[in-house]
Amino acid sequence: MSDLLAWLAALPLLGTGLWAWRRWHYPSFWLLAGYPVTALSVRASWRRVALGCGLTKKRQRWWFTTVPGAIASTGIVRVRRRFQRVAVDTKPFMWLPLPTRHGWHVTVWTLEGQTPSDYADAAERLAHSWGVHAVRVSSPRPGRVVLTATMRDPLITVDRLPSSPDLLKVTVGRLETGHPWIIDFRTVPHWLNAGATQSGKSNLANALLVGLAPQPVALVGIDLKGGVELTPYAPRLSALATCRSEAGRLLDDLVALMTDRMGLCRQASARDIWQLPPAIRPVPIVLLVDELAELYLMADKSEKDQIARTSTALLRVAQLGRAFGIYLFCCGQRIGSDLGPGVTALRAQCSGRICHRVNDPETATMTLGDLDPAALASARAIPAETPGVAIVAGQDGQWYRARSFHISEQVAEHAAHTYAHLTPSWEEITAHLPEPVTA
Ligand SMILES: Nc1ncnc2c1ncn2[C@@H]1O[C@H](COP(=O)(O)OP(=O)(O)OP(=O)(O)O)[C@@H](O)[C@H]1O
Repeated sequence: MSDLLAWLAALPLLGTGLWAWRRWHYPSFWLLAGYPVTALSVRASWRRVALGCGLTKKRQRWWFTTVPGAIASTGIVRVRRRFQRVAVDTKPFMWLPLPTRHGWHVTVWTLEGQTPSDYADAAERLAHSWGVHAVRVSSPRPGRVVLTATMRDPLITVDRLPSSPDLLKVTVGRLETGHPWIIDFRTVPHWLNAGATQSGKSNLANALLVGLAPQPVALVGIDLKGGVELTPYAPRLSALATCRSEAGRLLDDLVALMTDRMGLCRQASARDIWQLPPAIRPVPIVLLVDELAELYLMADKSEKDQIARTSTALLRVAQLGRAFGIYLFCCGQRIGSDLGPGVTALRAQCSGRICHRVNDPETATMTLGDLDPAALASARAIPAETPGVAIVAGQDGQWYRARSFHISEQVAEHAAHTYAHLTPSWEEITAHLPEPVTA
């Protein structure tokens, strides 16, 4: 009796200890206490969960019973003989769940006739059945799907921006998997960054600027919000266009630079500037475009030619820029086909896609359209309370939920001033062009 009382007295202590452990060092708590219990309960509940989520298949089995009216998994089966063929719900075979930083993942062998999309369709039901934040489905090879569960949303808070030592590669945030969210211009040269107002587009551009500012790159900007977004970063910008005519001149310069770099590469028998000897390699250029739609909006017919010129120049930069070290990062609230064929053609050249919370389904479709339809649904479900959360097309062809590090304008402005001495002047960059034009 006294033993029982001692145990009862120890229970609150144990509970408090576990609570404190979970609070102060969640990774070790999860690995040593949370994960083993979760793995066992996931394995134990798999038959019920698979049945409830419609992932089982009926199979004929010989069923042995000594009791008439025995219970098979499908319900009550009246049994007249001891052996009988009955239809039994078969669950897909599941390996042991393995821990990840924010949850667990498990490989499941699909049943005949099943495809990964059957599991993707059931992902939300699986998440609710297991009481986890989300379940994502991937398929490493035919016949296998990997279910990745995140216990709680890892994007509620994301830590600080790490430094980005690799050229043209910036860690701008964190993916829902816990991995860094990296924008690497040398792998994916051109990006579309879409989102409604206050969704976190500028914050992401700030993170990019802070990451690129210490690197030997030229940053140039087109800010058709009259320059209000990018002017504070002017010390680290080699050129800034704040109206459409300036944008036109800047894009003409970029096209001329591209042609010049083409000649340089041809002479050196190089396929791109990265094959040139470092001594003659021209500086890479990243063009930030804020409010892309403004480049395409026409108030009256007199602007038609100017828009056509700008749009063609931007498209040429997108088509040929990668090899000649010119990269694009285009932000916009609306990237719809109603803006004209120029936007649709530009979109096709931008393989980097980021979709923050959007108001109109068309922008989500334009930004993520050729990805999984589940990505569209996920983009439209981003709540307004979590600015900076976006759907990102990864370099592995998958899509992820991600959140950028919070970078205020002040931090980005500070970085622009700190690294102002690294800014190559536009005159210097364009000096050897036939007719240098300053933006
Ligand atoms: N990753 C983030 N974490 C926390 N807060 C964020 C994050 N991203 C953005 N915010 C906050 O959300 C608000 C809106 O962000 P931001 O200005 O980047 O949106 P936007 O899409 O550029 O809006 P607009 O189109 O109106 O300029 C800001 O107050 C910003 O501080």
